[in-house]
Amino acid sequence: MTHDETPTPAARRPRRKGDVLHADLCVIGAGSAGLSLAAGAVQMGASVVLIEKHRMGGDCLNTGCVPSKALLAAAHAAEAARGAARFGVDVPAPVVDFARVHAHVQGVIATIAPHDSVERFEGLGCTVIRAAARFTGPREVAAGGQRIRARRFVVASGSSPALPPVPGLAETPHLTNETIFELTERPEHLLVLGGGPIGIEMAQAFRGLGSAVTVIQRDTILPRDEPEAVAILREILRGQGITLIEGAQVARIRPGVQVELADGTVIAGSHLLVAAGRKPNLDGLDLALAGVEVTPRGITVDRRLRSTNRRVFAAGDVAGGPQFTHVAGYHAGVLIRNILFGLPAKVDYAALPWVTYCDPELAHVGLTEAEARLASHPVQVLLQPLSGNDRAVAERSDQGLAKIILGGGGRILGATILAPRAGEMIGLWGLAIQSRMKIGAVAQMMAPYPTMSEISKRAAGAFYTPSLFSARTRRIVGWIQRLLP
Ligand SMILES: Cc1cc2nc3c(=O)[nH]c(=O)nc-3n(C[C@H](O)[C@H](O)[C@H](O)COP(=O)(O)OP(=O)(O)OC[C@H]3O[C@@H](n4cnc5c(N)ncnc54)[C@H](O)[C@@H]3O)c2cc1C
Ligand SMILES: NC(=O)c1ccc[n+]([C@@H]2O[C@H](COP(=O)([O-])OP(=O)(O)OC[C@H]3O[C@@H](n4cnc5c(N)ncnc54)[C@H](O)[C@@H]3O)[C@@H](O)[C@H]2O)c1
Repeated sequence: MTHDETPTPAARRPRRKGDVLHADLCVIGAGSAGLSLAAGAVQMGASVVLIEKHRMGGDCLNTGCVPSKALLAAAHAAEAARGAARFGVDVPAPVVDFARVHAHVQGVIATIAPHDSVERFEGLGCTVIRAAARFTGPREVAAGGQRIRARRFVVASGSSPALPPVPGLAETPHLTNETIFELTERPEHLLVLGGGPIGIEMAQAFRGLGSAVTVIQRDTILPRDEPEAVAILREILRGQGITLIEGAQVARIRPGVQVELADGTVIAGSHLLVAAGRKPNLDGLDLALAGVEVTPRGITVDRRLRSTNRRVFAAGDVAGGPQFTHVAGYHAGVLIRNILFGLPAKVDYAALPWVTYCDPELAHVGLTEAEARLASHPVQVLLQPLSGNDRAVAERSDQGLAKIILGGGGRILGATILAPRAGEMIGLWGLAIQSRMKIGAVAQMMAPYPTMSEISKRAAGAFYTPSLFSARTRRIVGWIQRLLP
């Protein structure tokens, strides 16, 4: 993740009094949330101590967003070569050199790493401590032999892969997002336990790179997304040769990487990836000593991200809400207003976007249809298939859709787009929701032709189709035409 930067000629540094370091702000964890907050706070004049026990950059840089998107890029390149014949272009079957793919992924991490480095944050004016932090009381943290007292503390300690309570799993060698990007040899047959965003992205990545892949999912894949979009994506994934087992009850994991289902079916593979959800990183922080309450989801916070100790806040995955890097960055902004300026800023997820970066991408913002109905909104749904989009047809990538959720009076509540690079198109709908726009604004927008983003305008236009092409409109146009000279 990159962080905005202005030169800081005279940053206020934490001061040492005796054996205690005093600062305005102490941030625990140098991942997406902690780094965004520390960079912003120090450049706005706060003295900041930043504590990281493992790798600067946290999950996103080292074991999450960055390596997963780099791996997907390699897989998409191989898939593009395989699919070139549909344009009349014959290329030999791609040969995947997995060791070089691994080097590419690590190279991408290394390119971005300086942005998140100790040197950069010390240069900005933070005091960076490389050690595990723990609370020793309501107003003090200890790390690496240092005692730190700060006006405010922010816990941004992230999350880790959760191991579901499946017999035999803990004893069987398995991969998680913390180890899968270290593979230098391609798995022959990857079994993926969990069909959420990690499971589906990794399934497509490894399938594209030539592995056999089986996804074993408890309910339906990507259960948080719109079912119409998931239905199309499901067929695309199957068409690429990925085996999807949904509604699976895993009974046990047997040695030799075998997954046994409750109905007795045994699925054998060469490697097992566990992508079955996350648990908050709370161990060792001694939060109880600070009077900070937690649940299995994370630190208990109010909408200002304040914990049960008014001086201690939480940000990012550990705050128990949505777990995305852009949410971590958003939390940093909310905390800057609360902590630096004393403003009562609150989180609002009404325009929260997320994207699953398979090909085609599945992008969503705001409410799903089910969520809108649950919230008792008067719901209207607009559906537009990608097959009606000229650019998608020209590129032979026309499997997808736009689904728009409207409330009363055409107010935009949510949007889903399944299309190549849909993640680049969803921002329009996020802005519309945030600005409380009505559907007419998008319908009237001029969209360049031929772009896939025209699907948004077409979907919005569908709102007016029934009244625009009605018998009433035809009658009115008839009268006007008779009256006109
Ligand atoms: C495979 C994968 C792919 C993902 N892809 C995307 C994506 O495409 N887009 C997206 O938006 N999100 C994605 N995510 C989610 C995203 O990575 C997380 O939401 C984000 O990294 C959370 O940031 P964070 O700062 O809360 O935690 P982290 O990045 O995990 O950082 C927490 C840091 O705190 C440190 N720490 C923990 N305890 C202590 C302690 N006691 N003392 C000192 N330091 C401590 C940890 O070492 C760590 O460095 C992905 C996640 C995974 C696993
Ligand atoms: N593109 C992105 O933005 C992106 C990509 C990857 C991860 N992430 C973030 O990381 C988080 C974690 O991702 P995830 O995919 O691990 O978690 P998840 O909770 O979203 O999905 C895990 C899935 O595993 C299933 N599962 C759990 N136990 C199981 C079992 N015993 N057998 C079969 N299935 C089981 C669950 O039903 C669930 O649907 C996401 O929620 C997301 O916030 C984001």
